[in-house]
Amino acid sequence: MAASPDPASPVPLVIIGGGGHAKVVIEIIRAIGGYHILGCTDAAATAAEVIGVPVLGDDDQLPRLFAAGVRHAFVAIGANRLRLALGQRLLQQGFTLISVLHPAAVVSPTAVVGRGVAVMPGAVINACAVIGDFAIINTLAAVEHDCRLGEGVHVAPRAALAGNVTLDTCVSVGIGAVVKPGVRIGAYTQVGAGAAVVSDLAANCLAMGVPARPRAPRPA
Ligand SMILES: CC(=O)SCCNC(=O)CCNC(=O)[C@H](O)C(C)(C)COP(=O)(O)OP(=O)(O)OC[C@H]1O[C@@H](n2cnc3c(N)ncnc32)[C@H](O)[C@@H]1OP(=O)(O)O
Repeated sequence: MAASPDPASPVPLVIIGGGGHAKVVIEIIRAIGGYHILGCTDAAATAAEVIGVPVLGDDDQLPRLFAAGVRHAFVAIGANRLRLALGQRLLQQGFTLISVLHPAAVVSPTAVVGRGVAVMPGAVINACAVIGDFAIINTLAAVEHDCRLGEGVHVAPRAALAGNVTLDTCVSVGIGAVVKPGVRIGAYTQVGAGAAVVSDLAANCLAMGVPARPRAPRPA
C-alpha cells in the first residue's frame, strides 16, 4: 500500500472509470483526504462530470497525464477481469495504484492489503487476512482471519467469508452470500446473491442457492 498522503500538499490522482462504483470510490478518497482528483476516464461517459469530478475522456488520456507528471491512479471499475487488466497495464506504465480504505472500515494491523484495493464503509478485514491487488471489499462485507484473496476479487455488500477461506483470481461473491470456514473457490467463479457456500467450488463456474450448487460452466 502507498504511504498516506500529506493533507497539506494533495497528491494529483486520476480515476479510471466513471460509473456507480467510481462514485463510491470518489467519496472515499474525499473522506481520506490528501489527494487532488484531477478527473476520471470513461469511454462510455454520458455526462461531463461524475459527482463533481470531470470526465477527461477515454483511457488514451493516461499516457498524456503520466507525461504531465501524474503518478497516482485508481481503477474504479466493477467488472473484475477488466479492473485487473487495466490495473496491471497502469502498473506497467509506471503509475502507483493506491488503495482506498474508508475511514469506517476496520482493517486488522496484521492483514495485508495489496495495490488498487477498495475497502468500503463498514467492511471488516480481520487478522492475518491477505487481500490481493485490485480487490473490492464492499460495504459491510466481512473477511475473517487468515482468508487469502487473489487479484481482482469482489466480495459484495454484506457478504461474509469465514476464517481460512481462499478466493482465487477474480472470484465474485454476491451480495449477502456466506462462505464456510476453509472453503476454496476457484478462479473466475461467481457466487450468486444470498448463497451459502459450504464446500469448495471449481474455477469458472456460477454457483447459487443454499447450499450453493454450481450451474453450467461459464466461458473462460
Ligand atoms: C454495490 C453493488 O451493487 S455490488 C453488486 C453485487 N452484485 C451481486 O451480488 C450480483 C449477484 N448476482 C446474482 O445473484 C445473479 O442473479 C446470478 C449471477 C447468480 C445469476 O444471474 P443470471 O445468470 O443473469 O441468472 P438469471 O437472472 O437469468 O436467473 C436464472 C435462474 O437462476 C435463479 N437465480 C438467479 N440468481 C439467483 C440467486 N442469487 N440465488 C438463487 N437463484 C437465483 C433465477 O430465479 C432463475 O431461476 P429460474 O430459471 O427457475 O427462473
